[in-house]
Amino acid sequence: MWRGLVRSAASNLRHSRSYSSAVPLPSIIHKRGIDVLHDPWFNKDTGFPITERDRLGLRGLLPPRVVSFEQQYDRFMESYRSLEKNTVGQSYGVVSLAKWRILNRLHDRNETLYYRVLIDNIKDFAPIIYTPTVGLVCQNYSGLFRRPRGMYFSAKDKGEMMSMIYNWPAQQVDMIVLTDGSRILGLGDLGVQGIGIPIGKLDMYVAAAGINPQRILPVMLDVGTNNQKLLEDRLYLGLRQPRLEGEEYLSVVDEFMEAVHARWPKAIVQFEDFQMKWAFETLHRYRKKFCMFNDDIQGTAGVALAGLLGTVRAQGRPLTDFANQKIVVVGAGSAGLGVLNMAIQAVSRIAGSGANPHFFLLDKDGLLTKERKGIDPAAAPFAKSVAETEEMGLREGASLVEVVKKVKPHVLLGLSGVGGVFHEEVLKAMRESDSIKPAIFAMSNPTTKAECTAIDAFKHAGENIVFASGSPFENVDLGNGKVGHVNQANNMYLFPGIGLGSLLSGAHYISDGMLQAAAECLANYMKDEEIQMGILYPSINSIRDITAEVAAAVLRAAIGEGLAEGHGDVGAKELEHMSEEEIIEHVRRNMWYPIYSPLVHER
Ligand SMILES: NC(=O)C1=CN([C@@H]2O[C@H](COP(=O)(O)OP(=O)(O)OC[C@H]3O[C@@H](n4cnc5c(N)ncnc54)[C@H](O)[C@@H]3O)[C@@H](O)[C@H]2O)C=CC1
Ligand SMILES: CC(=O)C(=O)O
Ligand SMILES: [Mg+2]
Repeated sequence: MWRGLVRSAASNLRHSRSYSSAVPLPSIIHKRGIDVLHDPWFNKDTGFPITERDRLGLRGLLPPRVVSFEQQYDRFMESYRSLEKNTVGQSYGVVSLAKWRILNRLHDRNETLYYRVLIDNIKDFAPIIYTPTVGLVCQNYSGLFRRPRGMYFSAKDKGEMMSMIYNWPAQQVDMIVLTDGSRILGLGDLGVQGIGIPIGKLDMYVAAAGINPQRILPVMLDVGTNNQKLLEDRLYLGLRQPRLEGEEYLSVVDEFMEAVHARWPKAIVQFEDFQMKWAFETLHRYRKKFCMFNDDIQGTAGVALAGLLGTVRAQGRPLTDFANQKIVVVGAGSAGLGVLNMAIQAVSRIAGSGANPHFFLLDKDGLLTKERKGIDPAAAPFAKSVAETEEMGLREGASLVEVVKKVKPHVLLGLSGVGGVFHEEVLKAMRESDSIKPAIFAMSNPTTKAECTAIDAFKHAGENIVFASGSPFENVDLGNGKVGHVNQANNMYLFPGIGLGSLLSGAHYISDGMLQAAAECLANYMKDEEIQMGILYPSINSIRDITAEVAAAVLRAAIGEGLAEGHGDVGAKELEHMSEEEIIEHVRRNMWYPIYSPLVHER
């Protein structure tokens, strides 16, 4: 499908100037010849017009016919569709890796065409460049490796990072996604192979938020791995040493953050897929000092909260009823605790600080209570008291089935990283839920780690449920023309807007108010008719639109809190004077869109 958008090519150029014909014309890029063809930021393959071929020294380096962008696009999609046809019947792993390879080859060669096909086919391609396939790519990274992408800072680079950061070729970087590879989706410690996650997240930034791909930077902080299999793998490309711990670890992250801040003080740094202890520690350490956020804690929380508020609406209840919802959260890690923290804040806003939310938290050892030995301080506020558990006929460490049977929750939400933990008995117990539309959120990624499948959820818990999963599942055919709608509850609905809104605000840190505004914007995006049909989140096809709205909400919140300092040519004063419509228009204007820009000045 070709969706041509009429836009001025010049609007994509940052420094276009006009020259009189008497002056020798400089090129817009400084490269020439084969170097242009080998630079995916500028390469147009057979799409270079004759003038550019002449003036960039490309004559003879390409077949003579000039092919239009539309034709190149169609040619790529044809080869993608034939790959689909030719791999019918083969395993999921083989097919999805083959699809990832063909997209990755285009990414390596011609970024403009790559991002255009990604944006136009986001529903088909997000599962390849993002979850679930990105998980498989990380697991097989050392074998799949052909070319590096992004930057790699290792424990061996201590003392060198300030100079290394200048090795990155772009003058300006706006968005950085950083991982240490210690908790890649629900797949555990994948060491340096986790770089696939920042790459996939930043692809979503370009597709959803229109961040210019020349201004993104995926980063791997390789501090070793505790994955024995990888340490013994002869193809493993990371440091062969156990992970740094304690102060040694923090000093590496500190050095990286200082180096980034020195070169690009306004860049936003998104922390992604850090194991829980470092996720919380680094968030606490840096959040007021740098413009950064932790996506797994803060992005996920906003998406989950929007979904939880949606389930209240789906029951036909007013939002104030959120304070009375019984919510069982399975997984007391960075994501689960992030969700509970944000949900508690929402309850106090709705029902006042004295409210007593009905939240139950389980980890690998069952229901968390105050009796738990060695409880993590981050989980402690959510542990149930002895009186509360006894009142429900429960006890410390009670199993998930027991908890669901006794509590009869309105919502069962999984962020455990354990596939199938919502098994048949658990799902059947949800039939006794006190809600007329019980909600089941199987949010763990990738698909193999989802707490249950969509089919099982509708089959065992009943057709009236509302279902969401972290990785995509097909809608479920319930027979008699009825469809069980599958939502994708994934932080992809928020992180691009949080990043873009924060960037345009120029705020020196990301406040709770900015994050809350993002979550509320997502929650309010859906119409009542959709919510009634169990549709809690927008279609991924509208991800650019929802991202623009979220970014505008974040920007408005920053302005409201007096945090906005402006970005580029637009200063704090101009932002303050913008109306709501002007803010959203400002956001949309700043979203990059892939078209071939002229690489030489017109005569
Ligand atoms: N859908 C989304 O947008 C997001 C999904 N996730 C997914 O959430 C999962 C967890 O991520 P994190 O919280 O960062 O991991 P984590 O490792 O910090 O926490 C996992 C938690 O699950 C608990 N757990 C393990 N086995 C369990 C069992 N059998 N029953 C109950 N609890 C069990 C652990 O005790 C721990 O508290 C991952 O699969 C990740 O992909 C994370 C962020 C966003
Ligand atoms: C979606 C995501 O951030 C995760 O699964 O970790
Ligand atoms: Mg993540």
